[in-house]
Amino acid sequence: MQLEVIGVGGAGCRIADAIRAAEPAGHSFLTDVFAFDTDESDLQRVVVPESHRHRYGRGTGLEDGDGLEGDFERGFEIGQVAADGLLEVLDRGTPSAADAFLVAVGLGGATGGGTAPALVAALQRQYDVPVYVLATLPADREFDPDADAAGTGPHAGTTARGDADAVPRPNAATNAITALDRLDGLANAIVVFDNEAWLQPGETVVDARDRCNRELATRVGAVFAGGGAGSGDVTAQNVVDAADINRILGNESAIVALGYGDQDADTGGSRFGLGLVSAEPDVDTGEAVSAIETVVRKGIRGKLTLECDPETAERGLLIVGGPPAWLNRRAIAEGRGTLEATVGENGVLGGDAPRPDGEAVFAAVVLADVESDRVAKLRAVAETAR
Ligand SMILES: Nc1nc2c(ncn2[C@@H]2O[C@H](COP(=O)(O)OP(=O)(O)OP(=O)(O)O)[C@@H](O)[C@H]2O)c(=O)[nH]1
Repeated sequence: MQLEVIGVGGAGCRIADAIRAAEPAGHSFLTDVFAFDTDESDLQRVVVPESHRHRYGRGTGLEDGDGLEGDFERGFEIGQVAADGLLEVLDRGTPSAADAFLVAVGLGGATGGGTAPALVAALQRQYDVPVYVLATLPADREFDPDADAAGTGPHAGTTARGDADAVPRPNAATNAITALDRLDGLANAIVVFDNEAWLQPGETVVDARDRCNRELATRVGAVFAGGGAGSGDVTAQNVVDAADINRILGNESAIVALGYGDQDADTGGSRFGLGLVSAEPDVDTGEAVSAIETVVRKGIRGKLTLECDPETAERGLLIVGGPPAWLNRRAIAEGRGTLEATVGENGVLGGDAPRPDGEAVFAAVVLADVESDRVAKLRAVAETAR
């Protein structure tokens, strides 16, 4: 499928960059990638080409160098004023070619989370394709001085590298929950990445963000590049298309977690003695079956972008990809059976994604409409703060 990614705010723009960088060679799935921010200096650090970067918020009392200081309502108002103008910026690309939009934001601040509701609503009015949101949740150590056991939380004064970006965000939980509530009913679905679960003890978001963004981008690429638009002669037996993804993600602002597992695949270079790469490496069936079992298990039971019990998901999608000779049909069907046993038979779709140049077998898993203790915890923190 063809996806248009719009990053908004600091996190959103960095994540958009990472998704662009992770686009698999020969499997383009991105129409355009845009980066929007109220902060010019952040925007200048983005890699997205200048034509696709845009600073907004001028004329709303936000002068050069001003920040929103975590004021969500201010960000929300600026978003409402700016949304139509942001849609005009999208016309620099080919938004009509997109099968869906993905608005990427980090929740916890004022810009991305504040702007997303108005931007998503404007996209929904203007285009007849799904608008998904990709949202990070803030880590406890950003708003709770006692949260990081290793004692390098923002209030401890020992944030790694002393980076100015690693400032405490006391409103982060409230801002994140307010943003989620305002996106409810607007976004087709909200794919969530919980920073709390992906930070190591003692790390700040600034320390961890490049790693986290790469991990997230790999998952987004594996799901949305799916099996379609491949290069060469190898096409998927079971292509996951835009309609399949929409069926799984739904239209009701469901919370979505992504899972992923991969394992190196010996693509035959050395196996054939002279270092010649064979077009059809001789893969042992047992090895291929075992690799697929392993990656499917990791995809469902391993670390998810949002910790949750996979059994709570209403719908699920499994894409198994890798070098074609490794894509054992029976093992892929069994993998799908495993997901069906977890999520329930009716809500599961599956497909394969041959990657002739790939060096790993992978499974990408979508768990849609999950119940999340993490969101409930942030909600409780937000309610206490009100
Ligand atoms: N995964 C990830 N999370 C990030 C990154 N940068 C920031 N965050 C998270 O996103 C939240 C919001 O940060 P930003 O995106 O910088 O904030 P903003 O939307 O630009 O809003 P303001 O800075 O308040 O104007 C933070 O509280 C972090 O939890 C990033 O690069 N990757």
